[in-house]
Amino acid sequence: MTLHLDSLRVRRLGECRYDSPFSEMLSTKQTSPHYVAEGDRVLLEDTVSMLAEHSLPSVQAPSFEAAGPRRKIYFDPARVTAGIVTCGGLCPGLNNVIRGLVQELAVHYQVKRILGFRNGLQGLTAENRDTAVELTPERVREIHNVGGTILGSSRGGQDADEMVDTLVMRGIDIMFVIGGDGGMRAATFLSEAIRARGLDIAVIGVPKTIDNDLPFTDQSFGFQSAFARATDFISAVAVEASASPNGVGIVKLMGRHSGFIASYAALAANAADIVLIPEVPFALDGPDGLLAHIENHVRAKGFVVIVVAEGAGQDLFDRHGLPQLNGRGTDASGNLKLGNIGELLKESISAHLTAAGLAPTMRYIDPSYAVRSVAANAYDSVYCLRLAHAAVHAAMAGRTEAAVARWRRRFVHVPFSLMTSRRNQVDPDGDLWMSVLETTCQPAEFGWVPDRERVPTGFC
Ligand SMILES: Nc1ncnc2c1ncn2[C@@H]1O[C@H](COP(=O)(O)OP(=O)(O)OP(=O)(O)O)[C@@H](O)[C@H]1O
Ligand SMILES: O=P(O)(O)OC[C@H]1O[C@](O)(CO)[C@@H](O)[C@@H]1O
Ligand SMILES: [Mg+2]
Repeated sequence: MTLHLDSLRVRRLGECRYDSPFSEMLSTKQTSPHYVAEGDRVLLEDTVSMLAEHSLPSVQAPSFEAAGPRRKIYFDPARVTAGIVTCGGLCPGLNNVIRGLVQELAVHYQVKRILGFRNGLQGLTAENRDTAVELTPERVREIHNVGGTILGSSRGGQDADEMVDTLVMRGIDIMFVIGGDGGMRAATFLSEAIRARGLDIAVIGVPKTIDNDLPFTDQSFGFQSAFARATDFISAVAVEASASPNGVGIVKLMGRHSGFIASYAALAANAADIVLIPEVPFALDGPDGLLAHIENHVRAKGFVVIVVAEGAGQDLFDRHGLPQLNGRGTDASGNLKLGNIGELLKESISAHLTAAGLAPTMRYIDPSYAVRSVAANAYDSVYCLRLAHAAVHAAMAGRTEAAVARWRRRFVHVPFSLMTSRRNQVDPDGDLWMSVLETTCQPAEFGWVPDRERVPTGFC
């Protein structure tokens, strides 16, 4: 996926004429390893070979606009009303982002009115637009200590024009959308309707999801807190399985299409013998299949610990006509409903080991929402606060149709068109998966899988 400089540029509402409250502080700042000066940019690529592929001078190489305060801003802060909405699945840090946005807007930019729309994008419909709540530094003072989102969240489609009507009726000049891939698509949808009506409303996204399935960001906020919590369940099941004859410990973790939580939690717990993720198909049967490997492992070690992402092995349901343990169809946002791979593994492994004369002791944990409902840990708390600051600076400077993200440790602006262009997935040929294979000592593939779809490599 070759990207060009123009596809990384961010739309601006217009010329910045107002002095920023940061103008004096910024007046002497130069680019350094720890700061990107206004007007400088952050390279997309970070290896000599990747950069050389463009055979372009660095100023023409694809690069992101750096995030951060500007000397001049587009909006007059005294006349700005800002809106905030959180959408999609819960994620540690949502309240931290809300708190950071409110504090930066109210304290540093002296923005007088900030509205929180309730329960995701449905809070922008005609039916719910009057349920928006006023947000102040006092109201959000302590919310970062609790998981979830004080605004509520939801899934499900909304009419773009109806949402824009709400923004107009509530006098919103800047809209912050905190959401995942769906939320970023919704923000794009909203921006297109705003642009079609020639309105001067900035839309800035803060990418969110525990799955870490968003591209062009090092990691999505909340991901570290989520996989840290998931680690506890892997350790618990390892204790149980290792203390039982022919113990089989299985933990099913969230991760609809991307196996980052399973991979990182398994590496952190350092107790898994097998990790299964959506990106690497596997066969159950056959001499090199998963079941044969588990049998050999139990015979040799006495127990086995398996970490499986909920989106792994979905082809098994389709390919082998296996029962759809919790059916198909989609959720309200159009996300595919998954077959329950945890239950399928539990039943298949139990039957196989019993037939092999190894009466198993099964220990199965599906922590599901326990992983994403925790408060943000210290790392994510800082990350969320800094993303919020970047989002406010971007919006006040009239940037729109872009998300804030951290790319190779620098905070940058990523156009929605890129943020929604692809899914971030574990690259089976990448160094993260190599670490998983080195840690578990599992084979690179379990059995022969027909037409294995390779995860698109290139930019996440
Ligand atoms: N293609 C789209 N166009 C417009 N709106 C969308 C689109 N996809 C999703 N949305 C809306 O965005 C909101 C959030 O989407 P979704 O429920 O998929 O969660 P998400 O933002 O992807 O977060 P997560 O992946 O963490 O659950 C929903 O209200 C949904 O209707
Ligand atoms: O919140 P719901 O609708 O139960 O969806 C759960 C999904 O949301 C996520 O937490 C984030 O997309 C996924 O990991 C999980 O599959
Ligand atoms: Mg999503």
